[in-house]
Amino acid sequence: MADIWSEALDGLEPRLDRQTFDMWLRPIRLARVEGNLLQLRAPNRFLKEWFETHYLDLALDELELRHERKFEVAIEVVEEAGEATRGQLEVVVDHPATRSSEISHGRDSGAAGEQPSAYRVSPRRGAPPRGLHPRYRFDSFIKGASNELAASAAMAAADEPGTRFNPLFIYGGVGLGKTHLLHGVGHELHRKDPNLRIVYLSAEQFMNEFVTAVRNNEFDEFRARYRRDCDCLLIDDIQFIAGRDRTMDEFFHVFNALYEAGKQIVVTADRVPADMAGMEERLTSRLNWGLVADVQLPDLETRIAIVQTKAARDDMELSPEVALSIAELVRSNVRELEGALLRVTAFAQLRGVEIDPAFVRSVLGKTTTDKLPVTIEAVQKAVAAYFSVKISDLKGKRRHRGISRPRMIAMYLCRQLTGSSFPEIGMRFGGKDHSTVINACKRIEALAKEDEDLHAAVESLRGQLSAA
Ligand SMILES: Nc1ncnc2c1ncn2[C@@H]1O[C@H](COP(=O)(O)OP(=O)(O)OP(=O)(O)O)[C@@H](O)[C@H]1O
Repeated sequence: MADIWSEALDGLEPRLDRQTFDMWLRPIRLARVEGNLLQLRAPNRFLKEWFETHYLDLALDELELRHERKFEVAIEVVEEAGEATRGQLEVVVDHPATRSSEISHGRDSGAAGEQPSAYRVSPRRGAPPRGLHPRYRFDSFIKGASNELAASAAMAAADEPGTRFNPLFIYGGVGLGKTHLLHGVGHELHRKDPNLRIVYLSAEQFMNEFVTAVRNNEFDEFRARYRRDCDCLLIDDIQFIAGRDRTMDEFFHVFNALYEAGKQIVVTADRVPADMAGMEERLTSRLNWGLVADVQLPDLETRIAIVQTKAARDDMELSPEVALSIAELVRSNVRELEGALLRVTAFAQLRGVEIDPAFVRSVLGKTTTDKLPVTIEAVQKAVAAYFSVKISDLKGKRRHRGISRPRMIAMYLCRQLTGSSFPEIGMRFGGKDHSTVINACKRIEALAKEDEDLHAAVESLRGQLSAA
């Protein structure tokens, strides 16, 4: 039987403009047919969602027209590299209600067929910046050792935009305050100069807008919005565009235009530029031009201060012992900490009881999944013992292989197990540069594929440290 999907595509091709067809329909492939169910493959999640939102109806009509029966379609995401990412198939049935609910839950929160419209006009002078969370301001951000550099740099960038820290690149794990700081920059800039045109959006929204501009021939408007009518660009989760060539290319030009005009750029990500697989080198190098600052897991003191501040904001009274017990139990990130505080206070209200440390433990004890994190010291100790070298050698500069290998392994395991950043690891290994740590990690990853002994040593150490 001829490929039922290719036939449908042939029918659709003349009905759409070439660019649209090539971009959104051609990459969708048939995996198999089971009765009335077509199992299709999309090369990435975005394309899948875009296709479902904008062209699935058309495709189903075409299929029905050709075969005089209704079809259902299931689309799985198979990344370009060829590996299935999301595991399970997500079935989309031919039912308008199902599709419209998918639209509203998807990235595209605007009307069907449209992109989020809030951003699709250039910012106006004097108008408050769009999309900023009213609470994410500098004065509600608690500084501590874990975020000091990032917070200070964000404040400095808001103080003297486009000068010292441009671009400012803030990175770190989930729920550690990157977005909060990013919005803080926007609020502060607007407070100081309401005429500044501040654009905040996620990298995902940037891509969505860009593809809409491509699709609707609205390049001029798009370019004006980001290159001409923007005094400060705040972009969240830049790692999202890695591997998306055309969006990266467009972002590159936006970056250059703003940078050359001395406009402030602040970017957040979940990792350092060098770690973003698929990110173009010319972009990673530019993202490194200004300051790269990390946010880390907050220490106990900072967590206590965060709990107390959030409680005070919501007019709740918490004794220091209660704040301490919440902060001790929740170590993973600030979002969890906020959730824990909410849970404790909600339970207390429901039961009509006073909150004390025992109550906190009874509420959070069962729900918290935190394990004690592995520390850099623990990794260094374990690696030194395993290879019979001194910890001072791991931190030193000797290049003898009997020492440099264990050192690289230790750095690699620190990165894998402690959640520490490259600069932090470098610092704790005798003040080495973060690029040394990155190279060590890459080297160990590569060596572990070829060298069985090394692989076994790494895994044994990993097991030992994770079980501790
Ligand atoms: N130092 C801090 N002081 C006060 N609140 C904080 C701090 N760090 C994080 N938060 C709060 O924790 C929550 C999560 O922070 P945010 O959304 O900025 O995290 P993120 O690092 O951007 O995470 P993700 O990568 O998951 O988006 C927010 O409510 C934020 O206000």
